[in-house]
Amino acid sequence: MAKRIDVQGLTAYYGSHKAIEGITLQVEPRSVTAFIGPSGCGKSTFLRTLNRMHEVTPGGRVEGRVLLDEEDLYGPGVDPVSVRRTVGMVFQRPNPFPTMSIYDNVAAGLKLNGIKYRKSELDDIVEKNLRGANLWNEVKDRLNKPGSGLSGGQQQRLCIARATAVEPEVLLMDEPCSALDPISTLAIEDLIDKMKAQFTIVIVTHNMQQAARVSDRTAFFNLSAIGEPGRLIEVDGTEKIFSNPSVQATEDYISGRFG
Ligand SMILES: Nc1ncnc2c1ncn2[C@@H]1O[C@H](COP(=O)(O)OP(=O)(O)OP(=O)(O)O)[C@@H](O)[C@H]1O
Repeated sequence: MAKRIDVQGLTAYYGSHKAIEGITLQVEPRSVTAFIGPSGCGKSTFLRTLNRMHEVTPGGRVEGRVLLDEEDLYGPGVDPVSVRRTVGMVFQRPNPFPTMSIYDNVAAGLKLNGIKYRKSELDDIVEKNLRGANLWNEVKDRLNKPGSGLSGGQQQRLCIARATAVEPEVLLMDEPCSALDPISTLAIEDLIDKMKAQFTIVIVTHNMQQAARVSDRTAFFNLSAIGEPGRLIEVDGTEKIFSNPSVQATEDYISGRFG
């Protein structure tokens, strides 16, 4: 079940450095939202606050609230590990477990859950998620070969299958195509379009065309000067942001005048 994200007044720090400030933003279930903005404005930091990955960095802390439907992810007693299972993440560089087989990569998260699956159940889950990641036909005859033997684009789709296998409600993607060639990039974009029927998706991208192609809504972040915290400047329907944004800085950024 995809869930709604409701961020209220979020500020994030690295030690004493305030990286982002006062972000309030909603993301509807079963939609794709793109985060765009110049380097250093805090897109990745903000993304990582949405599944409590930010606090893994020494000195990383937040103020404010992130509600998933009604539940505050930073509420007392909430287990960050279970948050990360509910809100999955795909990183910039494909990072399959290198010594594990393709099959075991997809099943890895399920094994960590501590539930005992029958072999036939695991087989079904692995197949379903590899199909869901548009990878099944390419790997079905070599499921026991290492994941590291796949191309970069295939490895990224394997990581997506691994992330979806634990049935998250939200999928966060941090520049998932930046290490990929154009054909693999299109394959991932097609996949994002298909997956939004099932998940709430947030994607950080430096590629304006990609944001325009894959997202329903786009959020533009900016910072007033180096060292100042990043802020959300505006969020709106992607067509509106790219054709008629409300704020001049958004217009300047998308038309390539800075960043
Ligand atoms: N591990 C860290 N420790 C200290 N400061 C950090 C760390 N990671 C990021 N920052 C700082 O936080 C701010 C936001 O960085 P972040 O990587 O979130 O920006 P970004 O918009 O994703 O940038 P890019 O587009 O270049 O990936 C920057 O000032 C950055 O230097």
